[in-house]
Amino acid sequence: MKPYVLEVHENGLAVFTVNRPEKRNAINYEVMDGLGEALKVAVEDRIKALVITGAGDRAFCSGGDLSSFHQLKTEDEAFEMLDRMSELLVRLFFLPKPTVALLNGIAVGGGCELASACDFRIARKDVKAGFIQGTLAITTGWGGGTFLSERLSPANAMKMLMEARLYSSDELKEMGFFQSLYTGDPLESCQSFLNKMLVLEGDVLKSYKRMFIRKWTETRVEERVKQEVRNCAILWEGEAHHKQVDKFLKK
Ligand SMILES: CC[C@H](C(=O)O)C(=O)SCCNC(=O)CCNC(=O)[C@H](O)C(C)(C)COP(=O)(O)OP(=O)(O)OC[C@H]1O[C@@H](n2cnc3c(N)ncnc32)[C@H](O)[C@@H]1OP(=O)(O)O
Repeated sequence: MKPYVLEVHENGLAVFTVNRPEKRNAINYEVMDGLGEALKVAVEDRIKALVITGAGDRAFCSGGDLSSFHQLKTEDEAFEMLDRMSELLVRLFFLPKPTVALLNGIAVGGGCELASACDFRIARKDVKAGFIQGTLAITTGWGGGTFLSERLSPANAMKMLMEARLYSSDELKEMGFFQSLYTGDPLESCQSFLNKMLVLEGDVLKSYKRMFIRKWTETRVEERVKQEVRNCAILWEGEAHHKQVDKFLKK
């Protein structure tokens, strides 16, 4: 089974699905390669918006694949992986057209970082999400902390990062992390969320997105992400992190 699926719909919607439901859609290097391919397609004129989602109904994404990445021990080994994914998420963040994270299930850790790289987050009504990196004695390492600080108020962004816990969909909607909650078919719900935008000319949407891209360029988002990746890599090397990961893998 391919670890990701990319579909391009006639209405200009590109949908990238992390396809590892048996691992709660954990992200490994193959999924990273797929995201890179999706981003190349997403810049084509025929694409009006990019949707990121997960396979199945249990998880949107459970973050980095601990069974692959727990072998990374040193700061430099960690930095290489973290930097590779953060560069993909920076490309997603700066994509000059609307992007949507369609949360079909739980999002934890890097899964929340992936969701934060998108302009909008729409979630099934019962979905929980949380930046649980802190419970693994690390911080966000794919740029998600920086992206989050551009999505929420500073207080709510800091709260989500520092509490490192799961929140309910109602809490997440109230904090402004989720823009819309759905109960029916995920893609239909996503389509109806986007419909009001997609009837406009693509150039209008691009022009509005470029307004935000200008702000994020002026506030040096890319540089802040690099620093975030380095900070995470430093903590990654610590004994406390490796102990927590081993605990999960031995459960
Ligand atoms: C910079 C990003 C950063 C990094 O890259 O390290 C992170 O993303 S840190 C956060 C890493 N992610 C986690 O710590 C989440 C770990 N997973 C869970 O807490 C749970 O699986 C949960 C809440 C996502 C879902 O719980 P549920 O009870 O529904 O499922 P199971 O726990 O029974 O898991 C089913 C199956 O999937 C495997 N699995 C789940 N998450 C991961 C993961 N992140 N990496 C690797 N494998 C994962 C789990 O081991 C089970 O496999 P099985 O072979 O069936 O035992």
